[in-house]
Amino acid sequence: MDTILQVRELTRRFGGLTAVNNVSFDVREREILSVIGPNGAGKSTLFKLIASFLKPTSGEVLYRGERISGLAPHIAARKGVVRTFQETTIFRNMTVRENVIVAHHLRSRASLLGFFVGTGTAREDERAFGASADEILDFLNLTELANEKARNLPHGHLRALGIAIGLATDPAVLLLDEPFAGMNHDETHKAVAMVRRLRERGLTVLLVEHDMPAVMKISDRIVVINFGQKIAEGTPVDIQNNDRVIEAYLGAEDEAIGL
Ligand SMILES: Nc1ncnc2c1ncn2[C@@H]1O[C@H](COP(=O)(O)OP(=O)(O)OP(=O)(O)O)[C@@H](O)[C@H]1O
Repeated sequence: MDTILQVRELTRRFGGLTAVNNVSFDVREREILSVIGPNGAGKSTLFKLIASFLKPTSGEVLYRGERISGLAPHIAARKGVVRTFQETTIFRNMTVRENVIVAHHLRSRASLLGFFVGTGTAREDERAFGASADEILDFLNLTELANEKARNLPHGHLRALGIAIGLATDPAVLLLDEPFAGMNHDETHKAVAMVRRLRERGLTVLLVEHDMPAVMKISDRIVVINFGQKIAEGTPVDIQNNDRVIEAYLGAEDEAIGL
């Protein structure tokens, strides 16, 4: 399998604190790779660096061999590396379908203003985006909710809408920040199946996640971060048997490694 992302000696400092410290790993095309680690280990910071939401203090991220670190996040997204939007970027007074249509404008010719005032190009785009939005909603089993206002959605469906919005930008690599957080067993089960289908769709998926059983079930490989440093990398079985990982998780009662 080809390498799609290369994380090279990434470091990010906040004042005196080194949140991510010289982290390197490769991500292969169509891989599901999870980043785990105790609270405050630097996972979110690492994700923000990969998706260009933060600039590294040093090091770089290459996407298909091209440096993307330091680019504006929407430029990295246009190239194909997309971090799922936080719930706060969902327009709560719009319907599910409208939210997904608006998200298409990230890669569109017409401006978002055109969408609202209804210019010719925008109308043409809107038709194409509507068809694409319907396909995405169907893919995520959200069709029934297409005309529901986002503000009425329960937590699990809001997360799925976040993923739909991410898919609307046609990514090659999708970064999911805690996709199973706050989900019950049944919702997690469905979300795990959905992430697998993302891969079947041709995507490469990176996750930051605390739900260890779900991580162990879904990941091809896992990267473990502790105090900003990579302490292990490997298959779920490798990781569960890794002494450094077990040690890092000792005492973190809420985050059993799933042994
Ligand atoms: N913008 C910032 N300014 C200053 N310090 C920050 C900033 N962002 C993160 N940090 C610090 O960097 C460290 C790593 O934080 P980060 O959120 O990346 O960890 P995490 O592994 O994602 O944690 P959690 O699992 O609790 O979400 C923490 O000590 C945090 O306080």
